[in-house]
Amino acid sequence: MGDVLFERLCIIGPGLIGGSIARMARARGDVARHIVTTAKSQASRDRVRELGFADTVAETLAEAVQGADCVVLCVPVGVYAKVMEEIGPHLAPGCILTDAGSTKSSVVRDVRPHLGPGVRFVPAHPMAGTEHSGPDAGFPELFQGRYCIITPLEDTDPGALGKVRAMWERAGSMIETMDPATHDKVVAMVSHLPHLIAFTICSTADDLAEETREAVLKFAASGFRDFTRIAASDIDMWRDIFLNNREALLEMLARFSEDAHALGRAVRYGQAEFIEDRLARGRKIRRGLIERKQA
Ligand SMILES: NC(=O)C1=CN([C@@H]2O[C@H](COP(=O)(O)OP(=O)(O)OC[C@H]3O[C@@H](n4cnc5c(N)ncnc54)[C@H](O)[C@@H]3O)[C@@H](O)[C@H]2O)C=CC1
Ligand SMILES: O=C(O)C(=O)Cc1ccc(O)cc1
Repeated sequence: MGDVLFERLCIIGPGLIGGSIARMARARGDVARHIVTTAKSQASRDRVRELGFADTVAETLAEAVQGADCVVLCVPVGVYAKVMEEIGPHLAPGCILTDAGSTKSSVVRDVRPHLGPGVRFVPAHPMAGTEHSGPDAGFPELFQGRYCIITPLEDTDPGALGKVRAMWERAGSMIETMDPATHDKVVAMVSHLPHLIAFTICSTADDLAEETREAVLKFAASGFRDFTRIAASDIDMWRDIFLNNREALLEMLARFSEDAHALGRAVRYGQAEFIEDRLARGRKIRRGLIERKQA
């Protein structure tokens, strides 16, 4: 076992991601000596106490971050500014502040103004998750074999970056670094647009007349079902992601809409070759994911 990375690791928001980090740290023993957390609702705090994946469940944000040498924000990206306003004054100089948020430009925008002297900020995003949320949803292996994207800033402290990197490596992740704007474009394509499409296809099906809707549910195994898994994801989290990655998401949506119309046009005019080319590209991408063990 390597050196223990943190004396007191504070996880703000012990849901799917925060709860998985805590469980992973617990299971390994070399990430933190003490794990402290806090959640917004009394019910969640009580549930975390029952589940027992943290050493301390604090009643308030200020109390949770007190004396922590690493704080990980695992809350919806829409509440970062509010949470930072509350914890900012209580972060100790030297403390590492990192996060798991799905957008990065908005996170930098909302966190930076609240950083006190000596607080070392390292924005990060584990590219791993499920459609489930809350304290019961997490598990220690969630990040194994998955990428974690870190988006260091010009002034990010190399020592802090190294520790955050080590935490994700111990969680079993592969690390990539990029700037926040590039991150936001990449995830708009691979994560945010697919979720937007999944939510939309479910609404479209739901808008159908009563009789047809019944048939959709009955015969869902024909393709629709795979969309419903991601469409079951948390509403607060995805509303916040869409609103906080607006430009990149709208750009990818525009490109997608154009391409979808082009395929529709090929269907209308019987352009078999165009259709075959699109289908072949889909198969190629799927094979690539399987080869990279990301399928
Ligand atoms: N769910 C997923 O698959 C992934 C989520 N993320 C990101 O990780 C973060 C957490 O997501 P999940 O763990 O899935 O969510 P979750 O819903 O399972 O947990 C969210 C946690 O945030 C707390 N919270 C919510 N509003 C709060 C507020 N106003 N003040 C204080 N605490 C508050 C809740 O008590 C809960 O513990 C989000 O930023 C999300 O975008 C990143 C990668 C994957
Ligand atoms: O469940 C799925 O398929 C996901 O896409 C999980 C996910 C959700 C949000 C992220 O920022 C990263 C990963």
